[in-house]
Amino acid sequence: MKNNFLETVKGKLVVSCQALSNEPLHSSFIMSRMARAAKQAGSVAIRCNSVVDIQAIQDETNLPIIGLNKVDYDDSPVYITPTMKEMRAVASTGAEVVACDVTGQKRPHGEKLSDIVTQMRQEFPDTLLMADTATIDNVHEAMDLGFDIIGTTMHGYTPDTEGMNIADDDFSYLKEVLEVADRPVIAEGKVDTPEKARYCIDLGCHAVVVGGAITRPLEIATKFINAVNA
Ligand SMILES: CC(=O)N[C@H](C=O)[C@@H](O)[C@H](O)[C@H](O)COP(=O)(O)O
Repeated sequence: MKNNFLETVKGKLVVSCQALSNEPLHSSFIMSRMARAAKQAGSVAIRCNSVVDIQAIQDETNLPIIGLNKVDYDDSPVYITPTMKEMRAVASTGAEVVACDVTGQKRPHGEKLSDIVTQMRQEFPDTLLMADTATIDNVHEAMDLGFDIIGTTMHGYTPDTEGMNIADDDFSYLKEVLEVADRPVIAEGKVDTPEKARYCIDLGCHAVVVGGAITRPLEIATKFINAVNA
């Protein structure tokens, strides 16, 4: 079966519909309705977390999926699809893309990312792999390991990059990623206005993922409240 994901999302916006157990909208049903709204607006794919949410969103929208599974382990800071177990579970849903952390940090149980990629290629040869990276070193590692898509997802969320924002200095980090990457780059993380999303595409990103600014009402409301209360 040919995976047309990259053709489908070229130059487009992908909406991320995620709510963890500590968030007000935590519910596969609600995420499926968020995804329905995103589809109605024209989103060509959905990024989402957990097997149950992926399945609910597939049933509701039939859109291609970037799937992940966030799990916290005691022995590692890596939480986006950290082990082979979660990779396999996400790929088994039929998600067109499986995204996982590529930040160079130690994975749970000492699992090696290179082994995970090898295993995934054997078990799910049609599934694309997206690297959720934070730094240029991570981008190089992802390319060396053969990831299909480079994401900027973790930029600003690792000890090395804490406090950084993709939009800093006229998107200088993203521009650097685009310079070094020899495969599709998806801009993701803190792209919080339509203008920024459009700029990511204009700079040469293959696609752009927007989450919180569309699907996290607590985050959106807080911005308004803070502005009014300031
Ligand atoms: C760092 C991390 O765990 N990012 C997660 C990855 O899937 C999601 O929580 C984000 O919502 C997603 O990356 C989209 O980003 P933003 O919501 O900023 O548009």
